[in-house]
This record gives sequence, structure tokens and C-alpha cells, in this order.
Amino acid sequence: MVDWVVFDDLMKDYTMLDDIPVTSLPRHDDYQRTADWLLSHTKQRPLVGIICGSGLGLLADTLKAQDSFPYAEIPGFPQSTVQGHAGRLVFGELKGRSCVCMQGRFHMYEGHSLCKTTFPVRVFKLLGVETLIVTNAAGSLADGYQPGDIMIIKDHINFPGLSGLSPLNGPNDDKFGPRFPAMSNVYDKDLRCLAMDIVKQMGLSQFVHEGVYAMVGGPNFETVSEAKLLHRLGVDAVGMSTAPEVLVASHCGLRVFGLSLITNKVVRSYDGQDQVNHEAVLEVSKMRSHSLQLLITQLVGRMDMNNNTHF
Ligand SMILES: O=P(O)(O)O[C@@H]1C[C@H](O)[C@@H](CO)O1
Ligand code: HPA
Repeated sequence: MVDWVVFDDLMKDYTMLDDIPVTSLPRHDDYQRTADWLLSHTKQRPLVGIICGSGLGLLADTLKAQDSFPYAEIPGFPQSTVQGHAGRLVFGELKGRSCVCMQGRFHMYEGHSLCKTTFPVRVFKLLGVETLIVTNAAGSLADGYQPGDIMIIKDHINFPGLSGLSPLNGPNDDKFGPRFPAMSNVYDKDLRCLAMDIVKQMGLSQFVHEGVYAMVGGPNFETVSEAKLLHRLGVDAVGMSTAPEVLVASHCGLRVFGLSLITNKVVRSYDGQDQVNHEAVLEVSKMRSHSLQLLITQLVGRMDMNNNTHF
């Protein structure tokens, strides 16, 4: 079993993932042990996994017939440290469909290696999950977006990934997926269309967009020049998570759907005094999390199941 305290201690001398001794990376058995423990502690057999972003954890509270486990009680599970991320794994039903929900995620900027931030995704796979729904709080760069809007993620730019920081670094585990996974169609098109349909029926079209999410390492928010650069690159929203989870999910054949809640506009001008902060991010996510919850609930209720073309 991975002991993350020992793991972190081993890691402290390694600044590049390239340097991580492969013997200390989690192995298939480590993920399996955590999955087996969970399966023996709940009767739920989830087909949908949900990761709640900053301030978006209330969704987990709406699950029916809940079994919940603080991360600290789950063998092999990492711990969350960020305000707005409760640190509980909640099993339960949405529209009668069995789900497992991470109320709090792990970020690279917390000092976790990427294999640690994505550990739960492979556990989800071994629990029988077919579809992963990722959510996050993000700052907008696109001109038409306002705080409180929702962005259905069409694609992402993974800046840490482009510079060699990938949760898939290290020996490939063929039991999970191929060495060189394609990433050209990661955010499932059918689910995106279904979500847009639901948005129309909910009368929310004015507040919902489809766009490109970029992951940066954080924990600082962007400088004005970085914001200008992201805008020129065609990024619609920027955040500090999601891409590694999506990579690992897609690698092991999960169908992926992603939503960003726009909590702030990224400052793109040297004039003015606007400054983003985490408290404001949490406040906006709390204010608008209800619409996001309704959208996810409808989506889970209407998505096709056991029809995952990735298998
Ligand atoms: O977990 P997510 O990506 O929703 O969290 C965002 C990015 C930072 O962790 C934090 C900044 O306020 O919110
Ligand atoms: N930048 C990066 N991450 C974020 C932001 C932002 O403006 N807002 C919420 N998460």
C-alpha cells in the first residue's frame, strides 16, 4: 500500500518527475487495494465519478442514499489541504444512478506529485466507473464570459504537460492503457451536445459557453502579460487543475465530461486595481453552484450508460 507520508519523504529530494525512483510510484496493486477497501465498505457500484472543484463540493451533498468516507479513513488515499475542498469521498445516487463524488481534489501546487493528484481517478476505474465528470473554478479570458457563467470544456491546453510534467510519466501500466494515448478527442462530444440541450431546456443558454480550458501550475494567479499570452493563444478559461485527471481518465478508457465555473475575469490590463483572490473564487462558486449542480444532475440522469465506446 502506498504510504503517502513515506512517499512524500522519498520525493522531497526530487524536483523533476524524471528523477522520481520508479520503485516508489504507485502500482496497480496499490490502486486495487484502495478500490477493494471501498467496495467492501459500500453497496454502491458507481458508474459515474465526479470531481468537485473549488467551492463546488455541495453537489456531493445532494446525492441520495449516501455512504461517505473522509479521505483520512481511506487506505492509500491522499489528503486535501485547500480551503473549499472538504476531503470526503461520497457515494450515492443522482437520478437513481450510482455515483462517486470527490468532495475536494488534489492540486500540484499543494506539493503533490501528479501521480498522487490523479490517484483517485484510477481507483474510480477499478470501482467500475465508466464516465468521469470534472468540475473546476476558473478565471475567464474570453471576451463574452462573465463571473458566474459556466463553460463546458471542449478541449484543454495542459501547460505543465507541455513542459514534461505528466501523471503518465514513468513506466506505462498496460493494464490501465497504452504508452502513447491519443488526446485529440478527450471531452466526449455526445455528452457536450447533451449538456447543451439540457442548458437550452433550463433556459441558461445565455450563461453557458463551450470553450478551451488551460491548466497552469499555480498557486499564483496570472500576471497581466501571462493573461495576454493565454488570451492570444485562444484560451477561454484558466485554472490550476483538471488536465492531469483528464489525462489519466482518458488513458484508462473513461469517458470524460468537464465544466468550469467562471469565478473571475483574469486581469488583462495594467490600468485599474482589480485583483483576483481565492475568497472571491469561493464566493462566486458558492453563488452559482446550484445551476452547475442542476446541470450535472440532469446530465447524469439522461446520459447513456454501459455504452462507453472507449471499452
Ligand atoms: O480545484 P479547482 O481547480 O476548482 O481550484 C481553483 C484553482 C485553485 O485551486 C483555486 C484558486 O482559487 O481554485
Ligand atoms: N487563474 C487561475 N486559476 C483560477 C483562476 C484564475 O484566474 N480563478 C480560479 N482559478
